[in-house]
Amino acid sequence: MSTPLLEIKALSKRFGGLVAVNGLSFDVHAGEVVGLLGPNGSGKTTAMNLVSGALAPSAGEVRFAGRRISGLPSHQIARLGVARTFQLVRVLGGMNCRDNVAAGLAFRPGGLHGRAAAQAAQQLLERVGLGAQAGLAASELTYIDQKRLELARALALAPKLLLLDEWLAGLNPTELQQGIALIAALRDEGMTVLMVEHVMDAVHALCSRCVVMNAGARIADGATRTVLSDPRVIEAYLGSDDDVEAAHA
Ligand SMILES: Nc1ncnc2c1ncn2[C@@H]1O[C@H](COP(=O)(O)OP(=O)(O)OP(=O)(O)O)[C@@H](O)[C@H]1O
Repeated sequence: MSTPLLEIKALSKRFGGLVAVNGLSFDVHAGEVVGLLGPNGSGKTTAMNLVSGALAPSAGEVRFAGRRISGLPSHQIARLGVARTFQLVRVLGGMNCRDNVAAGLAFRPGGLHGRAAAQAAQQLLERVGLGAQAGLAASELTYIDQKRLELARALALAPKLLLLDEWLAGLNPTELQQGIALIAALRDEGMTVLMVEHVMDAVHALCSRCVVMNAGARIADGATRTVLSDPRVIEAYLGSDDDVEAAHA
């Protein structure tokens, strides 16, 4: 098999006495959409931060396209082709949507500026369903539209790997279906995605494979249906207060 696009090898992160990620290993191949699951506090966001470079590991390494990226600053990792969205949406509230996306386009390899950036920004906004709102300030957008904008900003980097941290959380049922369709379209175009997600309908619809964490460690890695019926996974979810129904979905 070809070299995985993303390799996570024996990755650990300590915060003082707390081991948030504990010897985590898994791979993501190009074109896969992989779910990173686990109960609250199991280390998923910390793992995403270790991949995107927001945090440096205490031990282990992350490799991207065959190259070690752990320890590099996040902007350099982004330029290599790793883009992300955040659990709490981060957009430039005072700027309009077009400029928000254009700011991302300036940072892609061979950055776009001026008219080319404005045109590309408009296309990306249309892609995520925000074409008509291009001139609106980001702060005036609804919650789902801010999420769409954040996705457009991530796509502006022309990533090879997209990291989505609970991108589908907090949406109503109609918005959720729209959000799933949008990610499915990216997948069908060949985008590689690693997504932290608690919404099990989305995990079933989008992820061919899931990695499940508990207390910082990997407890399962395999086909989504198999993993979600694994007794260790169900027990991990039942052991926390949340997601009991989700684990059974
Ligand atoms: N910067 C930090 N400093 C200290 N402890 C942290 C820090 N970030 C995370 N932690 C701790 O690390 C553990 C894992 O947190 P993390 O946010 O990665 O879990 P998670 O699986 O993403 O949870 P959730 O599903 O609730 O977002 C938790 O105990 C958390 O309190």
